[in-house]
Amino acid sequence: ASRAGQIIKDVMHKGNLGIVEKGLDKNDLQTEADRSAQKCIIGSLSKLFPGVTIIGEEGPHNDQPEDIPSDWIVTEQDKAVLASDCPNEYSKINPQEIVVWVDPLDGTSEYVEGLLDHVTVLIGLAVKGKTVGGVVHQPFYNYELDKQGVGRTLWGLVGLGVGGFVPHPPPSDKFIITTTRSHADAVVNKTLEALKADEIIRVGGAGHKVLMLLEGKAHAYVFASKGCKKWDTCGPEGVLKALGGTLTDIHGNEYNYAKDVSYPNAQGIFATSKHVNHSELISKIPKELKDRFPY
Ligand SMILES: Nc1ncnc2c1ncn2[C@@H]1O[C@H](COP(=O)(O)O)[C@@H](O)[C@H]1OP(=O)(O)O
Ligand SMILES: [Mg+2]
Ligand SMILES: [Mg+2]
Ligand SMILES: [Mg+2]
Repeated sequence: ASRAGQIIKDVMHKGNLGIVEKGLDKNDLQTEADRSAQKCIIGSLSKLFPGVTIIGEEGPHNDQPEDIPSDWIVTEQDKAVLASDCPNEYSKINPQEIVVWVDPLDGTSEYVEGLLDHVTVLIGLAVKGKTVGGVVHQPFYNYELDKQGVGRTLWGLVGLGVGGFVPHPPPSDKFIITTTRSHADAVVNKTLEALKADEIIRVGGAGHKVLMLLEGKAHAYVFASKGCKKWDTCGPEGVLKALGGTLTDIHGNEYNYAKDVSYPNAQGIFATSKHVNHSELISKIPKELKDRFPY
């Protein structure tokens, strides 16, 4: 994830983002950074873990090894994480039961607009359809103060814990929701109104919004829309879950991350930190709004 973050920075510094619109939606962009970062992550992981299914946002991985620059292929592993004991529940897993979901650049709209700290690289780990871990790398963390910064990498594994950041509870004297800044519509906004937050923070990226929960800047991340896909949520959910938080659809059901599922999170996103009663908060969404999902 951090090598991909460096690639994302290199593309930004070169200045030609190579933007293309994916399909008909003007809100759904892809850049040279999305494409190259995916080659780096999937090229590296498929070499290290050939039996594991890896699914990336930017399409199937058809590259031959010689098509990927050799310095994009990472073989080194994080010594500090590997020094931890693997929880028992993972000791007998077959590679066939594992799916890795890769969003090489989450927050593409914000990357293009220069809101650089909204950008993250997301790698999620699912076993038998359930998210168990994740990595969220923020390449431009603190970039306005620290121009030479290397970003930061947050990780979590359910049963082991989290690393790369200091968890923080949200304030106890007000209720804050974070949501989309670039993909809102009438249903998204009506759902937010029903939850009666004291403050709504509109920022880009699914990874970035889960960071806000991890660091106590918001109590809940709510997006009553179908725009997010499995690679947007698996990685962030892994870190959140390892810290006792919850990410579900707007009915309160967990998504399935098995390799044959459909990609869209068609029933929306509802995520809370462990300090929030998830089901009590969901019960505040009026039935007529919930009944619109999936749409
Ligand atoms: N309508 C949509 N079309 C394409 N991607 C979407 C849409 N809505 C959300 N996403 C993805 O979910 C992320 C979080 O959404 P938002 O910032 O609106 O809350 C976006 O950065 C984008 O991921 P990506 O940037 O990786 O394509
Ligand atoms: Mg995208
Ligand atoms: Mg994304
Ligand atoms: Mg993306």
